[in-house]
Amino acid sequence: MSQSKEQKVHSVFESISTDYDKMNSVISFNLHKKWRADIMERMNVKAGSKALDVCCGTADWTISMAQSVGSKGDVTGLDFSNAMLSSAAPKTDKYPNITLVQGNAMQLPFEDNTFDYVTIGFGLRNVPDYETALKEMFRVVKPGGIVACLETSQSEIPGYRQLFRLYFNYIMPVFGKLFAKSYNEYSWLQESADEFPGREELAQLFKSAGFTRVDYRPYSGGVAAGHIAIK
Ligand SMILES: C[S@@+](CC[C@H](N)C(=O)[O-])C[C@H]1O[C@@H](n2cnc3c(N)ncnc32)[C@H](O)[C@@H]1O
Repeated sequence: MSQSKEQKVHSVFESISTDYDKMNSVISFNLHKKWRADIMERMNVKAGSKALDVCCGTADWTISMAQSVGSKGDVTGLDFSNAMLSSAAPKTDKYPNITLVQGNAMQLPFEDNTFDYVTIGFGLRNVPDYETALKEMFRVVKPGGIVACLETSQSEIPGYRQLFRLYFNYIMPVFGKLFAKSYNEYSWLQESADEFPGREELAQLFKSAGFTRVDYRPYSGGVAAGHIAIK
């Protein structure tokens, strides 16, 4: 029997967790840090807020949020991979305002209207149904609260898109093999990025999930995008 997308994604992240941070820097040339810094500036996070980081992985965005909400706020990092959460734990230890939770983005274990901010970084393209995950984030964020999403996107610059595809399809999995000894796992990143909608299409999905205001910005020629949506 073939694996479901959810099972496949789960086994990918269970197997690459210990190499994830190193590989993230290699394959994105560390650009993911700049993209996160930009979206954080746009979010203008208020101290004392309550935040959720969905698909938190090794918790880099969770930690940035914890620094911004400060000791009077709190941040929950949620991921379905125990191995990714185990890699996150030593990094989040010194932040008493972070709680790590194992759970599924498709069915968030929280009450409606709980959080001021919900973030999802390079997680949405991994879930079996983007709209269900967006609706779940809409449900748990408070009215007036912000959902912020960083994700790979489709560049609209002619030639650049093809170049990026070439990199993603052929070079990145080889980096995966060289640095993390896992060609198949890193080809999954290429497959999921290929299928993921462009930034306008993603903004429409946010609107179908219930958000009224959606603002987005392309990063690095549109290979990634940062969406900010208000409930
Ligand atoms: C590419 S990593 C991103 C991690 C982190 N947010 C970052 O920006 O580095 C994707 C993460 O999403 C998690 N994930 C994928 N599908 C999920 C789901 N349905 N529910 C919860 N976590 C999921 C994976 O376990 C993995 O840790």
